[in-house]
Amino acid sequence: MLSTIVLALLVSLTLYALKIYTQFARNLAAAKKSGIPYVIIPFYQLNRLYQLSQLFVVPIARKLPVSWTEIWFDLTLEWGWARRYEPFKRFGTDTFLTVSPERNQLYTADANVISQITTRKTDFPKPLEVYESIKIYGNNVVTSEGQVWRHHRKITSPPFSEKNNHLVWTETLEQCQAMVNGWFDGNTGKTESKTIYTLADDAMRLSLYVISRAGFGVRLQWPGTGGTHANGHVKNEEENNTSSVGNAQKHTMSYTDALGSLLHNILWVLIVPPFLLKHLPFQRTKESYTAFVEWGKYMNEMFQQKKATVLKGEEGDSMDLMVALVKGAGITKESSTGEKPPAQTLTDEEILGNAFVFILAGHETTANTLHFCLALLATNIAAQRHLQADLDEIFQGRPVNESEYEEVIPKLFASMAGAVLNEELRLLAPVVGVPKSTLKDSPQPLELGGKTCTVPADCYIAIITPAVHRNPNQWPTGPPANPQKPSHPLSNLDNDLEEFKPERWILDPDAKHAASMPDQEADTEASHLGVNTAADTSAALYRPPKGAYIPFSEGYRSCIGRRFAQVEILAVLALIFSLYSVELAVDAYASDEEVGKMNDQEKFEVWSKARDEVNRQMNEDMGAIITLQLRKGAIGLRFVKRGKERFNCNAR
Ligand code: HEM
Repeated sequence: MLSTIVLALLVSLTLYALKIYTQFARNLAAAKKSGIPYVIIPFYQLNRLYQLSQLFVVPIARKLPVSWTEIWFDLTLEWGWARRYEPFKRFGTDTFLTVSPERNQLYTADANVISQITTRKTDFPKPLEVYESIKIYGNNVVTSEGQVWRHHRKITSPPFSEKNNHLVWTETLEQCQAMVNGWFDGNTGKTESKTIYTLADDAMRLSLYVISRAGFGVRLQWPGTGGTHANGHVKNEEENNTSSVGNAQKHTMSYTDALGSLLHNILWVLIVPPFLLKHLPFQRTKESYTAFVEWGKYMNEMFQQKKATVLKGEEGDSMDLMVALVKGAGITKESSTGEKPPAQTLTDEEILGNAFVFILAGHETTANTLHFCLALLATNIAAQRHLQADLDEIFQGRPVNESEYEEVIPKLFASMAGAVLNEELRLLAPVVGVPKSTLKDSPQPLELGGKTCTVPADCYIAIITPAVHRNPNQWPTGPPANPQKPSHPLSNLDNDLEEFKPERWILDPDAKHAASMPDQEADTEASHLGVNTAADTSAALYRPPKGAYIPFSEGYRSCIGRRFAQVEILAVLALIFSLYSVELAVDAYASDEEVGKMNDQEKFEVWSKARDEVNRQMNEDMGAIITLQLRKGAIGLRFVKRGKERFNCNAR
């Protein structure tokens, strides 16, 4: 009996080994034939077991001879962020394949290759298996491909109009003012805020509130303003700001709490299926499940509300995302009057799925960009002064919220504000690996360094954003600021692409009045789908080669919320820096009293310690959970009225 079991085990193991070997041999043959440089690694990076085993496999493997493991250690999880351009530099190529028994992968930091991949949308589709978990409420624009994607994208694109961007601008200014008031404890006469350690959360709140208003017509009030509930009071625009979304009786959580908790626990919700989440005995999972159910209910109520409004033909010129989804699904006043209403072209689940994915895709990305813009500006006082000088020229002493959106927004895009935004997104693009693929049985030609190569069939492709944004073959470079003390151990040794230098975008410092928006190319099919195929940056600023600057990705599957996010961030920069400066908190090194007695040199010394710590945090404590963010700790910042700065260390 025992010998039969042993024999069966041996046979199974042999068959499994044979299968692995055959797959590996097939993948290796395809890589050899491709003409693309390749390296062999033991695991397919997206294999769940491999990902889970990182914790114990990697420490054991580190005991093996370095020559055996060197290459694949360089390519462990999140290497694109951790190692940036260095693996490409060491392999001597900007595009390479990894060969493993499960699947071949192509990594690239080559602008020309990125351009080919992002423009040939049917040759290089999205690998939909990566987005499976985002379907929790229903299929949507992110989780679909081909004709289905076109349908979703066409329906969801109308709200991303200049008219709505105007609303993004006004709502951001209002919420941002409330956020700043909170930092000053409501006393705007104060010259200096307390040290703020909540910036990451504040930025999350701000971006959520702006999406709620501009995306769904739901107005949320900042805690502590206007006698509202601590967690934000929900008002529905269409009902004249008087009623709440949903009926509070039916809910166990407020709308804000449900959304906040859902996003806070998003990894649980995405990884664990709802039926399991419901029954797990942990507090965190219970809360995640309740938030998942509650937010779904709120969205469903909002959907029913908007549907009723649209069916009565009472939506006016409102075109928020939910109205767009209702109308796009074929629900109109006319459709309700016919004898047999036409079938909905989006199911109720798909409508909810899209509502969810817009919040998911739009809130964390924008929030982190805001957070890091402020932190980076605190480390570069000269850039901050330049920004303030540009804002003074643009606003000419008028309060930002009393200025004309249409007049100031192109100027902001073309000024140091646009440069700060571009530079932050170059250094800390929230999406660190843009996924693409080739289909089974569909190898694809690719022009690589002047010769035609072949990307193997069924290949997973990752465009490594941190690497292409630091690729010295694509960007003008200068020498590193301090080679003895690089701001990143691998990436700041022989050029300055690791440094936050918004000035690199300024072509002509005297041309700052040149008002220029990032333009929209006349590509009718693309613009029909809300796809902006033009450069991300204003023509008055430096424009990198196509494919070299991709914080919003490129081509048909690029970010639909690009302009929305840009307008929001520019509004925050304009409002804050026209009145305030941001400073690094030095509380860990000296008290306010001690700083008050310091001379310039002594101040420089404590400030430099704080700057080094922020640099460390922004390298070592960052990681990409869904998007790139600070995984632990907080960056301490202070806001002071302009003219009352304590530190002017590197201002000149
Ligand atoms: C700084 C802010 C933002 C950044 C850096 C960013 C970046 C990106 C990137 C890189 C992609 C492509 C992802 C991929 O191919 O896997 C993407 C797609 C998308 N983004 Fe954004 N995003 C931002 C803000 C927003 C906002 C504010 C919204 C909506 C309100 C939004 C909605 C979307 C949607 C719906 C897609 C999927 C588009 C499609 O597949 O057709 N994003 N974004």
